[in-house]
Amino acid sequence: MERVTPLIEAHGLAVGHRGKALIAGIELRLDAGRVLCLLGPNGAGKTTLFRTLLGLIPPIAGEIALDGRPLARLTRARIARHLAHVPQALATPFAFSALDIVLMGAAAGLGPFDRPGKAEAERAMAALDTLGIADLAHSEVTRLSGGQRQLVLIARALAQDAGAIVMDEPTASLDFANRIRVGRAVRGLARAGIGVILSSHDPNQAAALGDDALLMNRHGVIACGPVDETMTAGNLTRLYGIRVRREQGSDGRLRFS
Ligand SMILES: Nc1ncnc2c1ncn2[C@@H]1O[C@H](COP(=O)(O)OP(=O)(O)OP(=O)(O)O)[C@@H](O)[C@H]1O
Repeated sequence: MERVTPLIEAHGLAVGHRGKALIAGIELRLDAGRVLCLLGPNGAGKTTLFRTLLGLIPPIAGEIALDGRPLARLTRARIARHLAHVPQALATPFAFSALDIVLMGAAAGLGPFDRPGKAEAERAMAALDTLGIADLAHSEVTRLSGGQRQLVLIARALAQDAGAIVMDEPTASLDFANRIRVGRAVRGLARAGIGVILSSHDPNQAAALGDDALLMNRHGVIACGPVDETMTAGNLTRLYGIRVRREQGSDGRLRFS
């Protein structure tokens, strides 16, 4: 059988800061159209892992490949073609419009002296449209709600046209309705064939959104694989150090308490 090249693949990966491993032995694979949820307590190293996958900090050990190409040999511009990033929140004091922000994603593949043109503007508008916020294109982002800004950031990542998107706690600080909106947007990206890797502090959300889960704490990786197999009560109890119960509703949904 032909082996499909994963969007992201990591073997024997150790991540950390200043040469000191925070967590080692990470085996990770993200395929097109799948959502991989990273779960772990505060300080487990989720953001550190994301920064490593994005090539912002070097791995302490192990190999990372994006679309089969070793990350270490890719330039920033090449990495941006494979992997887009949605940060926790949009940090800009400037009165950019939503379209300006999304254009930054569409222009990520351009050279340093190229200016975004018609193709980039069309891609940016299409991304806003896909996220259902085309009507916000000319609104100043500083005036948008937290949920709207998060959707703008996801549109920016989409406009970058990368095969995979990394999202660091995309629903942190969002209210219930906006969490649902962002969750639907994530599943929509997966349906469109994009691979998404996101971190969450809510196992219920991870089970609802994820196809796969990676459970990690300061002691190491507890499990990685399909949600149903990895998100067991026992594994979550080990992960968080408190007793966790798992129930499966008649709709098949997993719920944790
Ligand atoms: N630039 C840095 N230099 C040194 N240590 C750092 C740096 N950034 C983070 N750390 C440390 O690495 C550890 C893991 O942090 P990280 O932000 O990756 O965890 P996290 O799982 O994303 O946490 P949270 O769920 O709270 O966001 C923490 O102890 C943190 O203090």
